[in-house]
Amino acid sequence: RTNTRLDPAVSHSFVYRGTFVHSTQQTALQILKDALLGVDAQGKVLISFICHKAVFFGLLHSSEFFMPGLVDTHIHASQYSYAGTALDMPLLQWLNAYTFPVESCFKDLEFARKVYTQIVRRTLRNGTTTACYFATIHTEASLLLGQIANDFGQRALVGKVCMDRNDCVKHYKETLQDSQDETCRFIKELLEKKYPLVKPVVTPRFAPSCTGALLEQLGEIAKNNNLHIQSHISETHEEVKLVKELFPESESYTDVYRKHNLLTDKTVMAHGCHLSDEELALFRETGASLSHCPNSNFSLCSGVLNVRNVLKHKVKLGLGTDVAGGYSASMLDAVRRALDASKVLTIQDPKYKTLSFEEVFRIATLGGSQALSLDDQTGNFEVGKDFDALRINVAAEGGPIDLIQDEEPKVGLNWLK
Ligand SMILES: O=c1[nH]c(=O)c2nc[nH]c2[nH]1
Ligand SMILES: [Zn+2]
Repeated sequence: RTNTRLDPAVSHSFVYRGTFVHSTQQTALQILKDALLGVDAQGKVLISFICHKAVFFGLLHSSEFFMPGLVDTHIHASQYSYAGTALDMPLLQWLNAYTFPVESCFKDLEFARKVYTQIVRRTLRNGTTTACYFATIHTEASLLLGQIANDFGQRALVGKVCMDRNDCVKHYKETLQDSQDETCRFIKELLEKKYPLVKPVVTPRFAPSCTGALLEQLGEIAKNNNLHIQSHISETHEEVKLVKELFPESESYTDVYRKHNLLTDKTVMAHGCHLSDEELALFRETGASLSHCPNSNFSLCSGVLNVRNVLKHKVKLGLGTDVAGGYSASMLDAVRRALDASKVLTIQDPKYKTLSFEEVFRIATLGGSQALSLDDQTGNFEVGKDFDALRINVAAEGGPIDLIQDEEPKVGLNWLK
């Protein structure tokens, strides 16, 4: 940035010069060196920059680059208080022992304020400029999460959790009527706030927590209001078996959601570790997407998603931290775990083509924006999108990287040039 004093009453345009790193549909990782990028007064990217008012130049240092903000396509804001603990059980037991008791505490708005402020602040510090959040069943606390994300300037989809089935923690569930009424109230009140970056998402927790009647109502609500939908699918074998028992008339787990109009091109489903090829084809047909949450999948010993197979089926795919099944609220961690998960598959079958870090970078940015159907606004630096960017300084004082830059790159490291 220049030191020029800007008149806060006037909207300004900017031109940045330096290195830009992003993904496109054609190229997993594109590095644009010594490039110019224009941003108009509304914060939109304008490469072919024409300036009508004053223009201010932002010159990046050679140790700096811009990359798109990270997109966390699946995170439970309400589970942040116990992240990094309580990972000693499989999913269904873990929900009953830890998750439901903690989530029931969000009836207390002051507790909610504390945890939600921390998670929004933390994810932003970790570079997550877009997050798709699960809150809890409590409408007021869920609205508060939306307000906090708005106040901090984070792009967010916020979901009031819906569940009218819970045999183990009986005080943490809603009646069918309440779930429906409170979902409508949540949507109405959040939309009325007119937050520019925060929108509601219809959130059935997952099929085992919902009756068919509730799933049907939620499908209707999403359709009538053209809203996003999020849930979980096929995370563990035990869960898949339970869904078969609870919904015997459905052909598959995916079919349960499809039957209730919950698979649309604005749907994102977490996990999908154990989906069949037929189910992936249903995702592709409906335009629904998956959120790959490798930290959670390892931490709860749930399964390993075959990302190559998902991509082969042309299903939209993003990355998620899935706090607190995942112990880290960092998308950089999710990137590393996604690479580990891919390597596990290669260890099991040496013919399996391991994902490259470039491919995972794309899934964490552009892929996430596509999975959330927000790729008209964010995900990369294409003209017309918001300039939603992270300014990375690899030589930052006290940072985690030691630069060794006094000699030419060694043989085999030509990509460093
Ligand atoms: O990882 C998960 N976290 C949850 O909170 C949850 N609820 C249903 N299924 C779930 N999976
Ligand atoms: Zn989850």
